[in-house]
Amino acid sequence: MDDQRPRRRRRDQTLRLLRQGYPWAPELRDGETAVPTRLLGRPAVVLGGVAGVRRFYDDRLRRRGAFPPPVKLVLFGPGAVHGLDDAAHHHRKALLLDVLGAEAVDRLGAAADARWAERVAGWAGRDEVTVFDEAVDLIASAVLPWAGIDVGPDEQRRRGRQLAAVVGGFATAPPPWAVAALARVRLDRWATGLVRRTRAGELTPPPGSALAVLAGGRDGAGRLLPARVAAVELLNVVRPSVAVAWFVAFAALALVEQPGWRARIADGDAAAARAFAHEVRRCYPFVPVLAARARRAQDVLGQPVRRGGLVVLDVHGTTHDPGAWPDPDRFDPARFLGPVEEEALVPQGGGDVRTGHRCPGEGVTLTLLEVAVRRLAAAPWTPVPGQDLGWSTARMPTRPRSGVRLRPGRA
Ligand code: HEM
Repeated sequence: MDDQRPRRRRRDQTLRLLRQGYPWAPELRDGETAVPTRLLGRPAVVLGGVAGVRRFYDDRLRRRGAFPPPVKLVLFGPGAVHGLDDAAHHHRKALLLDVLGAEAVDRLGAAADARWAERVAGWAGRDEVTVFDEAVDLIASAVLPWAGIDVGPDEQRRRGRQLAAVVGGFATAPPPWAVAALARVRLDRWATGLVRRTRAGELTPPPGSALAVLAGGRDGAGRLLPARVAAVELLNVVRPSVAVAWFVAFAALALVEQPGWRARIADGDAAAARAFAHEVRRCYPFVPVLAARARRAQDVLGQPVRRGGLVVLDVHGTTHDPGAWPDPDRFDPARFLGPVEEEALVPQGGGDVRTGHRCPGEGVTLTLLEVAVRRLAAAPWTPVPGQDLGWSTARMPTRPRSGVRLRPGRA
């Protein structure tokens, strides 16, 4: 390590994180498990690797007050499960897990598969298609009815694009940030209306659907959740489902770059399709870091942290940790044809999904991604020449700039 590094680490890193994006935490850690630094003007510790993941998901840390306002208010929404702790968290999380059981995930996968089949058939008469845009519209058209939200195709498209605007703009500078914030306001109003109308008996979503379960959702004391909070959680199911379009765009890029895997998946190799989906989630960046706060003063893997001090998990660095993932920047689905270091596979968080904050949507994500990969691999297309397939490591979340443009009809 160079002599200047400890001094550089001690400087406030907020601007560097915003400017550098995904490489920030791995560069700061330089392979170490726990490093002290400063963020948002205060001391912080950045953790990574399997030991870092274990410590981050330990009960000595809490989530209340951990997220900066753009994340809390624009992405997750006020009062969301992401910022709850202890009994309040367990209770809310159980509601969400009720909606996301294996049978429900299979139903969503089947609906998305049928939409891809129709969509790909419709490409025949078109000069070109952009995979990212197709995926946003398609996922919205599958996920909204599945969630019990009965609206026509135009509204599905409009809501899908609003949901995508929130995901794409929440962590940026204006103007995308303003577009995201405005979309958030509109979505909150809409979803709160859906919850209120369900409670009033004007809407009758299917039992077990997200709208039915969350509109009837109660807190630990048996009180109905405020309509706005139930609406926030409804959006916390449909918004990240639309966010899978970011991974679908990367999957299309990987299919362009890996014709061997494309052929294998097109031939019906189910294990290859699953492994490909896993590797897309591991290899391509989405969530850069996660944040928590110390419940009381404590030692975090050798670093002293004050009560309320910030502890950050380097998600991107952990999914690219050479100890767990040899040649980590290489896209290689074959890693997932054998056993992997599960604890280092944290694109959607780590620890226990029921008791901790791990994402309850991993089944939905993998299923939506796998369905898309299978349909895209089997469809006849060539990439449009000359497009910009690069992506920025500073933009969060990022994706191929062109959205991946394909010319249908030629294999
Ligand atoms: C692009 C795909 C997705 C990514 C990258 C992603 C990533 C994450 C991450 C990193 C967390 C935080 C884990 C933590 O705080 O420890 C999280 C939490 C969460 N995700 Fe996802 N997710 C995705 C898709 C989904 C889907 C499809 C759903 C629902 C259908 C979903 C619902 C949630 C919820 C409700 C939480 C909060 C859990 C809690 O605080 O206990 N996510 N996600």
